[in-house]
Amino acid sequence: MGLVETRLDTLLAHITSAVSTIKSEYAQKGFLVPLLNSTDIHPMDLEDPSLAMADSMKTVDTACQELLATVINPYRHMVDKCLTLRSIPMTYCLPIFHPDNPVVHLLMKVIGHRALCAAIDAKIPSYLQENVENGLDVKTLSAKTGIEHRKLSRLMRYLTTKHFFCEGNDVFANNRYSMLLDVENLPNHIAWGISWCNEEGLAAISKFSETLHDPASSLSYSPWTCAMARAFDIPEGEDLYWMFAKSPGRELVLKRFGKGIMGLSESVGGSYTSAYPWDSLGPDAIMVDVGGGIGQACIKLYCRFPNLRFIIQDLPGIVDKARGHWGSNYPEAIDSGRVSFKALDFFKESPLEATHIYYHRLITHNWGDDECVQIFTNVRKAMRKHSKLLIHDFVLDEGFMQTHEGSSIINPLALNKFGFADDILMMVILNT
Ligand SMILES: C[S@@+](CC[C@H](N)C(=O)[O-])C[C@H]1O[C@@H](n2cnc3c(N)ncnc32)[C@H](O)[C@@H]1O
Repeated sequence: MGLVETRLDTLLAHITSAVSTIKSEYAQKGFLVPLLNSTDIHPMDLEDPSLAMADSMKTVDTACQELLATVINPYRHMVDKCLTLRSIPMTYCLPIFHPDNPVVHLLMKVIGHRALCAAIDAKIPSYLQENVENGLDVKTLSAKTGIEHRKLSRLMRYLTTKHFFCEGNDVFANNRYSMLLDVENLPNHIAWGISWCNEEGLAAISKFSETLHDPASSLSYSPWTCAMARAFDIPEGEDLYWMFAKSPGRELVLKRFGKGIMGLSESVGGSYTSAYPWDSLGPDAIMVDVGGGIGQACIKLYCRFPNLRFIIQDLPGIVDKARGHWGSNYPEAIDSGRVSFKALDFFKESPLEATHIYYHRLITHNWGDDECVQIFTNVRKAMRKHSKLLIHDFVLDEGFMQTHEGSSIINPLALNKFGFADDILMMVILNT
């Protein structure tokens, strides 16, 4: 048997084994794997996956991608990759609910991405939720959205072929994926993340090639020479937030970015509730969520581990938002003292001293090495012997393994493809 044949067998074995793990994880909890056209949020969608489940989802994704790339006619595959929205879920370590499964990997799939955004902008998933059982005929949907019905029908059919929405005779209904894009009613913000990627993200990446070649930017790691700065004429000395804060007519961008980042951050959260022995920390263990945003990462830990207390530290305005968010959704956490908030500029000062855990989720991925050293130097000053530093971020090295012949191949059991996409995204929007 040739090398490729052996590799195909290996990939198939990985897929078979991973799917079997996924089926048994559902079965153990008394469930079947949900149907695509289901519009119920499955109880397991809301949970952090177990490590086995997370690894298996990632394996199916990565191994399927390699399988497709190997067996499909390369011309067809390239067209598909470049022009269409792929329906293969991106499952690195995520609950299926975090709807980046079919979504985050769409960044470069221009037609599909734009088509999906057109549907989100028109609030189609929200309208379809109004008649979740039977869906809506295209003329009714047209009246609600203001999109001409034949164009709308073509848009919806296309998205149906990509497994967003279901269709029968020009009647469209939500499915397991599209219902998660209901921006009107769902707290999850992934739809905003998609829109941000589609609008600002896509505009920025369209300048990527230019920045790599233009002598004014090719050797530079300054944020003001990145593709995002070029696309939006961000003046030197200003940062990404300039686009939101000072540029006229950018309120929508601010909303998209703010909510979108939350949706994307949450989606990479993965199985962190089981990846660390949180309950072994003992009673009243204190965790500082450094750069914790609104404290999203703490929410699941708060609900699951009564032994933990949390201090959310971030820039002053963000910490105020965090306090407001917890005050509205988990007031008892504040009243009982299990959650508190304190402003911090992690470049200029240390987080609170002597706590048990210093947790950093998605804090390092958008800074260069020097800035990361500065952040952790400040954390180190606060740490005591019993303190632990936890970094929850993308690790790229594990995605490859050495063959016996000494070459490097993708390890479908460990590749975090979103990490590699994020690496490029950071270069495009920040030049880090
Ligand atoms: C990608 S977000 C991650 C948020 C959160 N850890 C999560 O996973 O949901 C990065 C966070 O770093 C915070 N941040 C940026 N610069 C900071 C600084 N100088 N001091 C403290 N926090 C900062 C941002 O406000 C933002 O909340």
